[in-house]
Amino acid sequence: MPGNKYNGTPVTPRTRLERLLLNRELRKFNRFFNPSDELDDGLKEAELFANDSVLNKDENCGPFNEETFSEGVDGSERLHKQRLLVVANRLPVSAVRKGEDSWQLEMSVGGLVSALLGVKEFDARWIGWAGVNVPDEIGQKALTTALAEKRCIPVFLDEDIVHQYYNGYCNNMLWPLFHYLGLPQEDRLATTRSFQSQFDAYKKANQMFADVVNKHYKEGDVVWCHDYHLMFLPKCLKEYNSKMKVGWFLHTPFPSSEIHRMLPSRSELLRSVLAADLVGFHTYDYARHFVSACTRILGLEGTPEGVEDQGKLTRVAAFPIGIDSERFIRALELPQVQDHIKELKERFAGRKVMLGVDRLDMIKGIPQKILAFEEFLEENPEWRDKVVLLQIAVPTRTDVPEYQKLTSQVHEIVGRINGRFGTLTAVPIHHLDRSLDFHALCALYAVTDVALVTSLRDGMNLVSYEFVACQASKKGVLILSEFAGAAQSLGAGAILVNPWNISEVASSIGYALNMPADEREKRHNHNFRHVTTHTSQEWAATFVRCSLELNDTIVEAQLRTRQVLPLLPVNDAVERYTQSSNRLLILGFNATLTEPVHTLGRRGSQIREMEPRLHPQLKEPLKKLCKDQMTTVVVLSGSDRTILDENFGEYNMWLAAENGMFLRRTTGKWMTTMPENLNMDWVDSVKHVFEYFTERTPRSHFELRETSLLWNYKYADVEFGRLQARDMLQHLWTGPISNAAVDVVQGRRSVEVRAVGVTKVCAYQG
Ligand SMILES: O=P(O)(O)OC[C@H]1O[C@H](O[C@H]2O[C@H](CO)[C@@H](O)[C@H](O)[C@H]2O)[C@H](O)[C@@H](O)[C@@H]1O
Ligand SMILES: O=c1ccn([C@@H]2O[C@H](COP(=O)(O)OP(=O)(O)O)[C@@H](O)[C@H]2O)c(=O)[nH]1
Repeated sequence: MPGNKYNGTPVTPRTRLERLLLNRELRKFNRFFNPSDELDDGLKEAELFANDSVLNKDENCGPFNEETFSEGVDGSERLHKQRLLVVANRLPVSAVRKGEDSWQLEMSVGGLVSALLGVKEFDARWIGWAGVNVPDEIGQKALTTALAEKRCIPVFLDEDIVHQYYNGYCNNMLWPLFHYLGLPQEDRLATTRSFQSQFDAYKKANQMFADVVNKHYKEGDVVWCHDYHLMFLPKCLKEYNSKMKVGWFLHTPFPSSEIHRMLPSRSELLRSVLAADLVGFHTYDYARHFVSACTRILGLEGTPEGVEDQGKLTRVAAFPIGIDSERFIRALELPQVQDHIKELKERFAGRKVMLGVDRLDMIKGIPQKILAFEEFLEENPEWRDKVVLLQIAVPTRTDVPEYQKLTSQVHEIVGRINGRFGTLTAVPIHHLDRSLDFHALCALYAVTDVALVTSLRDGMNLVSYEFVACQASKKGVLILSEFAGAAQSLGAGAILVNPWNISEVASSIGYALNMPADEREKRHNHNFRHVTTHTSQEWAATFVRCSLELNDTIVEAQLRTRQVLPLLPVNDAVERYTQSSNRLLILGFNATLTEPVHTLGRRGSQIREMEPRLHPQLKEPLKKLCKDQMTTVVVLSGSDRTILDENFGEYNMWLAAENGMFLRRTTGKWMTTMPENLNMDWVDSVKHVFEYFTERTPRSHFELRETSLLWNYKYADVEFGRLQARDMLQHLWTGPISNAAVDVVQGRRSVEVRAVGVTKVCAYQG
């Protein structure tokens, strides 16, 4: 059974460090949050803290909320609501087996779950893994029934798949890579070796999700796939039904294409995601990285709307997530939360409270945070007994070795610092290896003076939003990593820090603790406004509405205005071809009969290798065509005579080089159709410009033809190539060709300068 988290119960056994920290104050603190702890000396206190992580009808929140998920007596409630299938690796509940056919469901709260809790606008069902291995049929049936009441549908993954797909490919490979941590340090080779079997398991698991979705799908449903666990899902779903409306949203960062290209499965993953109609990210930067990976790795066209592949447009946009802020604000009024608050205030009277709430994950920068706090204490001895750092570190993915290592590392650092700065009555850091229930968490947020979020990378980070939502009265300060997605939205109110710079974080702690009330208020108000207006409801509604609005007519119209050539109506063409006894076939060469361009291809940068070459698979069919007495084949190309000679010399056909300025039957000699007075005085100066840009644009080249010059950057970095092309055009217009009789044609990945009248249109007309 894979490591679990956020389920309200301690997951790891008591550690050496915790034993060391058993001074009086810590005991009290632990007891506060962990009523069932063996250290507890009375039940009374425990009773104060009803644990809402076990599903409870009275807890009016999330998927379990009557309004959102229950059918209603006659189902009428939901008649007008859009059906939505949310598909995520993890269900919002984890299941704990209580008997052969009985299950207890516990809320599995993570960022994704929290965000979707408040989504009430849709008739939603959630499809995912219940976090438990259920090998037997009785158990599976009983769990399916129990989950159905919560409008959840399970995908049963066996232990081996979970190990390879979830622990392996998802959490040991994609997760660190997407967060710029590279592949796991110690066993890079082993990781690389196990890649293929893990990737196979990943695809298999995604197919299993697709099977379940397909079983429950009804026409008109929107299927919303979540996260890096399910990058293969959009493709599987579209293979089932190309009309299915499929959205995919990534909760983590999408890294720079330079990172993504390290993945052996880089292209397959991108192509699978592109099968979706709409692809969403938390921030514009992540969306931009994704589009750029598609252009650089797949050689596709990035547009302001998304990514285009042969006339099919996948929309790509930023949809920053939010929280159900009202739920937090309302919770603060509850008597049990007020009691928590009161008790916490008493416990930490006379000390400023600093708070960290994170899964115990490498990306959260917990060691960096604690070291910064140590430096602050070191440099500010007057604060040592006046401030306390409460760090909630929720165990997560405990089966993955990197996470186990991190746990011991953090314990060691905390132990050292508490040993160094602790007194008989107080320790500076309270570190809890467990999750808190919702009410305890709200109380903690409310009493905090300074929240410290030091993620090394984080898709968004909802903890920072939740803290702000609970601070209406205290107006505490948020110190926030500039590498969290939240920095883009809460940056103006928070103190932004680089978590790798421990001294900067330490001095920010000092700044935050000493901040005057009016500055705190201003900063808080800014963030509070954002958090209360950009909610999870709005996030989900916008994404789903956007998926619904994507209709093919609009996309087609947009593509037409961008002059995307329509695809050949193959059936019609074949029919006419077979009916006719005298056929003329005029074929283009470049991008028609040539091998596809692999932007990151291995073709090297030798000019010779950049020359267009007939696709090997087309050689035989072309030969057959040319032998057919009833068919005349012409290759009409911008390329020069030598290139056409090299590629088509052996076929029986017509060649038209340089846009038709030269013509020959392959059995005969070249003739020219070139106008006599064609002015070519401009060539030298244009050549000079082309040379300049070729030298400065790696893997670009130019072709010097008799009637034109072509600068080609199809093998270069597309974005850089485009920038260079723009620059080049400016150069040309203001310089060498400003008065010349030339046409300048900007191609998809080229710039061509040719004498006026040298066009394929003229060739056709001639
Ligand atoms: O399901 P787990 O493996 O236990 O992990 C919990 C979740 O972690 C990640 O959360 C992300 O989503 C948050 C909401 O969008 C975002 O604020 C945060 O920055 C991300 O780290 C993961 O992406 C989820 O799929 C997991 O369920
Ligand atoms: O003891 C805890 C600690 C955290 N959380 C919740 O876990 C989520 C963490 O989300 P975040 O986006 O900050 O990071 P993630 O863990 O998803 O990477 C937040 O909604 C927290 O309220 C919780 O319910 N109990």
